[in-house]
This record gives sequence, C-alpha cells and structure tokens, in this order.
Amino acid sequence: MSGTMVLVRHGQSEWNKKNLFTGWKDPDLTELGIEEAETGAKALKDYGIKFDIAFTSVLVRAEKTCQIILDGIGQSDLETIHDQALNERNYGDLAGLNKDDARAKWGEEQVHIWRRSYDVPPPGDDGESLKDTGARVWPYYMTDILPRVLRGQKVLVAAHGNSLRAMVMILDRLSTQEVTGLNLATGVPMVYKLNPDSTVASKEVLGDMSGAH
Ligand SMILES: O=C(O)[C@@H](CO)OP(=O)(O)O
Repeated sequence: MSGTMVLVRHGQSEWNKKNLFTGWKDPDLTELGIEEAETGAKALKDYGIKFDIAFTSVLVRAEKTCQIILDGIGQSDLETIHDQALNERNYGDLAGLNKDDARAKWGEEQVHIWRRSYDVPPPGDDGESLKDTGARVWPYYMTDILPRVLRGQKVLVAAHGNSLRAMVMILDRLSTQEVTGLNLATGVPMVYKLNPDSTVASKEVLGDMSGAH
C-alpha cells in the first residue's frame, strides 16, 4: 500500500443554485455550499486523516471548499497548490446560460450529450469535452499528484464536477460509455488508497453520492 488521495467536489456555488452552466466562470459558494464543505470536513475529521499537501484549482468555489475542509480538520496552514489544470471543464458558449433554457432551446438529449458525453465538446472555440478536460487533468495528476501519493503522502484534491470525473474515470477504470453515467455530489469526499503500481487498493465514499446529477 502507498498513500491516500481524497477527491472532493466543491460545495454548491451561486451558479449551481441558479442552474447556470459555469465552467471557467468564477462564482462564490452559497451558504449551502459552505455547509456542504463543512460536512465534508467533518466526515474527514471523523475518518481521522491528516494531509501532507492539498491541491485545488484557481476558481474560488474550489479554493474556498479546500480551505473550509483544512480549517475543519485543524490544518488551516497546510501547503496548498492552486493550478488551472484542475479547473472545471470550459463550457464554451454555454457558460452563463440556464440549463433548463438550454434544454428548451436545443433539446434534452443534446444538452445531456454536452454535459455528460466523453468526447463531444460544448459549442464555442474554447469549449472542452470531458476528453479535452482529461487531456490537461491527467498529465497534471501523473506529474504533480500521483508521485506524492506513491511516496506515501496523504493528498487532498478539492476541484470540480468534470475535472474530478476525468480523474475518477481513470482511477475507477470506467469506459468512455460508463463515464457518461458518473455524477459527483458536492462536498462528499472520496478516499482512494493506491497500490505501489498506482492502481486503486480501496475507495471509500464519505457521504451520499446518490443525489448527484
Ligand atoms: O456548470 C458547470 O460548470 C458544471 C458543474 O456545475 O455543470 P455540469 O454538471 O452540467 O457539467
């Protein structure tokens, strides 16, 4: 057995609450989002983990979630690396649009394809599919996160629905078809213990993922 990596999606953001495509836009957490992060922190405190380092994106909803968790487990001053590689997928021209309005305009199926397919990017030059998101998340994981876990460190990664879907896809060995059914709940920590060959030895979900959509 080597180290432990905890993945957690940020708590509800103002734009999650308003049901808007968010991507690289930078809304803050809502009150509920703060509570969700605090609940995640409590679950990690009860689990009894102390981290060696934390990683987050450069978007405030993930950064604040990361800090709330560190505060909640008594590690407020832990070294934290912020990197754009962990940002949410870029939603291109959909960013800022209401998801129900988009369904009314383009149809339920097309919107679902943009949200959950593996390789269909949302419209707009900068729109990233899950595959495009993985193309920046996976190398970062390989070079900056995984080596620490393999050295035995305990690592926190507070990031986003789709950047974390890209990570869970490789960790859980999901096919491009299976990943379309993967949804991550806000503020629920996923504890991965890795084998020395970087495969997953165990995965524990500290909370309820069933409501995720
Ligand atoms: O809007 C977004 O950036 C993401 C996460 O909230 O949405 P979705 O779940 O539709 O990929």
